[in-house]
Amino acid sequence: MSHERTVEIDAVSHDFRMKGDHVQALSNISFDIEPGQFLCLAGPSGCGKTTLLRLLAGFMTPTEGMIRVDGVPVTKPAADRGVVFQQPNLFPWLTVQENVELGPKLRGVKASQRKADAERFLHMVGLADFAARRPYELSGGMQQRCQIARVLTNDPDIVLMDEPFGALDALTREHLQNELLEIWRATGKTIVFITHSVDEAVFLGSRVMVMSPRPGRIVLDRAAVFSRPDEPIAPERLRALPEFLAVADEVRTAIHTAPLSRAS
Ligand SMILES: Nc1ncnc2c1ncn2[C@@H]1O[C@H](COP(=O)(O)OP(=O)(O)OP(=O)(O)O)[C@@H](O)[C@H]1O
Repeated sequence: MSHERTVEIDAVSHDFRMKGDHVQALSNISFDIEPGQFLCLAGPSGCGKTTLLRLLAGFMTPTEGMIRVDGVPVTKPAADRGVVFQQPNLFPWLTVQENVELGPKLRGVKASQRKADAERFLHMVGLADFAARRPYELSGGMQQRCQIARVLTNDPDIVLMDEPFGALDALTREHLQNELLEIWRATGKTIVFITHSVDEAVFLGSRVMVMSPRPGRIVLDRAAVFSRPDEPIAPERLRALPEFLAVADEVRTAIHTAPLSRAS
């Protein structure tokens, strides 16, 4: 079961410095993420979404400001934060089951326990019958499901997802969106999800944020009341609701009218 971890993003700015050049990717971002929130982050290409996710993961530290999880500064990756990348990056020589068990195995979890955990999450993502297959025998959507199972088997409190469905066809993408909502409802994990799709952000998020063009700042931050765990609505119905379309329109407008910074 997840611990209740609050994430604080406190006055975070981030610059990339290269030989004689410098790119300001994020500018003075502050917000908190409550435990169990499904936060979708949208914004134009290059606005710093991935940079923010990498900072949350602890792959790098901000140039200014600080990120804390339950008051503890994030300075490196840790097991309480799992990352799902756009490309599944599974180990091709391992079976699906072995890929999913790898994290717990490296952490010294007992074989019987990690087998049971892997089976539970493979079942949750609909891959129970494919445990003995190798990644190349799976479709792109199945590989992405496997990556999600692998991350969940590590039992992170916070799941960071960088456009995980961006490379998938529309039908597979919708299937996985529905599955991810089910998983979120079943596990109560905190999810931070990057997407270019307004529909996806509003459909999945319990909160939707829009970032401005570089350097990224938050230009919209609103609750999206649709993915409520207590009252699931059929996806087709939800997407046709006038309220859904109005929020999608608000998000789209924020993306298209976000001011360009003079500093960029
Ligand atoms: N390692 C790096 N070195 C130098 N500049 C970088 C690096 N990573 C990102 N940047 C720059 O920082 C800015 C933000 O990049 P980032 O990948 O965070 O944007 P993004 O919003 O995720 O974009 P996209 O939606 O296209 O994936 C961009 O201008 C990018 O060129």
